[in-house]
Amino acid sequence: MVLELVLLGIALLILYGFHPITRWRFRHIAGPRPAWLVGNLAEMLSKGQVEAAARWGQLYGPIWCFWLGAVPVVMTDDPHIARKIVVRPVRHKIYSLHVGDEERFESNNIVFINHAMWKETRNAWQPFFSPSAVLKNDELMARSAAKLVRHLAPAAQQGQPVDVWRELGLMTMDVVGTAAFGVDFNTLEKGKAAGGQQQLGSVHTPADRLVGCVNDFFELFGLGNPLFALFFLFPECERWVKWLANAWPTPNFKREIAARRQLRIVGTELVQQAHAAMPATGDHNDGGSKGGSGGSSSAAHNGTGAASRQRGEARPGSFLSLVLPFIGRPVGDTGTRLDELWAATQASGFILAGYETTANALAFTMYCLALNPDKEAKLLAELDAWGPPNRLPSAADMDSFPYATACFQESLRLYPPAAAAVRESPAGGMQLGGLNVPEGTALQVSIFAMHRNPKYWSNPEAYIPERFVEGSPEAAEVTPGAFMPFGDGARKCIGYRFATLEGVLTLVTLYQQYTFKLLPGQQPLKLKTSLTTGPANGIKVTVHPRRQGYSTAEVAEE
Ligand code: HEM
Repeated sequence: MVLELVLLGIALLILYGFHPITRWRFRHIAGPRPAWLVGNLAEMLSKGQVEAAARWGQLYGPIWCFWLGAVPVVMTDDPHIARKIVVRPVRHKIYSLHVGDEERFESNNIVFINHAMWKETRNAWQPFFSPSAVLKNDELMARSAAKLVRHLAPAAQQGQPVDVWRELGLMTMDVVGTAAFGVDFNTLEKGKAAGGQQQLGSVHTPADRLVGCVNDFFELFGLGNPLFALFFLFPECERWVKWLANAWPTPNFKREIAARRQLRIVGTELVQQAHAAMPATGDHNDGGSKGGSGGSSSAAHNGTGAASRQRGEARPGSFLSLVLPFIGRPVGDTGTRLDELWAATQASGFILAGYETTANALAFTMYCLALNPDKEAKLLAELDAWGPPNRLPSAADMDSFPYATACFQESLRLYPPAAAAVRESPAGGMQLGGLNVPEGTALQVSIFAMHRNPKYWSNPEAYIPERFVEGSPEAAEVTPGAFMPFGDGARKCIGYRFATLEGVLTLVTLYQQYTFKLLPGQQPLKLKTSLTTGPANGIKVTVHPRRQGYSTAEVAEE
């Protein structure tokens, strides 16, 4: 009897692994042949997620279906189909192994929210990201870049190689952490000490502790638990998979849980402090809503900052100061209200969304410039024509940097740090490219494949910033809608202006002082995709001062 049961179990598992019913429903959509049980996971893991998507685009495009285990994903690299996907549905499916407070903390994150709370949350983010409010962060950004110039000085003097991706990560963390919480992060000053698990629970500033857990989060995301793959292999058993993962956590998952818990605890502490110190009038909104001048000197750096910090208030103009007034507001007619945990998730979410994405984008730009000395020379000429090397750029100077902006955009094309935009097909399903896609299907736009498709880009593998220089012959050839590094539609990246401003001001500040040469052996660049797509082994360069004397590094010391 036992033998029969075992044999029956094996037979059922074998049958299940072919997913006959689901595969039948998607048989009309072309795509790579799925293997038993694991679908196309093996190819994605061996070739790399973005590389596999680009290959499938070439073979089966413009729309195809691949299988994450038992889960069908309909993907496209076509700008028209992509627009239909990103503009209409706002939902996407999220898998999470977390339970309890950590789960609630995570599910409140704007990137993951699907329900009624998304709209209210997006409204709360909006004031900080209006065109005029974003510009007010220019001084924070340029000063952080100048700190990076100073940080790189010893390596430049001694000819020591550096991993510029890591260094840029310290800088972008400085920017987003400070902008989000209104607390000085000073990650560049603290350098390596900032990262890693040793920070957790020890006596450090809240910012140090946040940096420690964000680093752990990025290191462990996706690797934290091999059980994660079970979500895709057995999607019907979501509850059991969660239970298993938490009952027997792997060492990495334990670290990930600890990192997330710290993120929640420290984030909530900072929010509670700031909320308690918030004046009843709610005039914290001033920093964002006054906006408009478009000049430099952000409120986040004015004299009132130090005083308000001592009182535990959120610094005027910081993201947190604009989000706090939303606490207590009702969420539609759901009966729930936004609370302090929600606010803590948003401020931490700001760091998670804006830290690695921007660091990757900048590191990729420097990689591309190092490989293209003629483009680098054009960039240097633009900077030298603009002003003396000790001048810090501000938002008001952005019009003087069309080529620097184009260099940043062209690397976003070749190496988009967020390689896909993700949605779910709405109730009743939808028609895509003439095909019927059933309700609830995971939809993805492969930004990476679209950006490298020869149908839309001539010489797609080449780094040609001129494609983004207005009025150039190369720009005339660009297919409208084929460039979407920040996604599109209602859920388009809210931080795209912030990231572009930071990217350009950083490039200007760095290349005023230095050029960078790649250490050998880094071509072709190996990519790694988890939460974002970045260089798998960092980007190793030597740093070469362009001149003696003047330096924005001195500005950073002021
Ligand atoms: C170069 C840097 C960045 C890139 C390439 C990038 C890219 C993206 C992409 C592709 C999406 C998904 C859009 C979609 O599904 O249509 C996204 C969403 C988002 N990004 Fe960014 N991002 C960057 C920087 C930032 C920064 C600096 C912030 C904020 C500080 C930010 C905040 C967000 C948020 C909050 C969302 C979710 C929006 C929502 O679901 O409503 N991003 N980003």
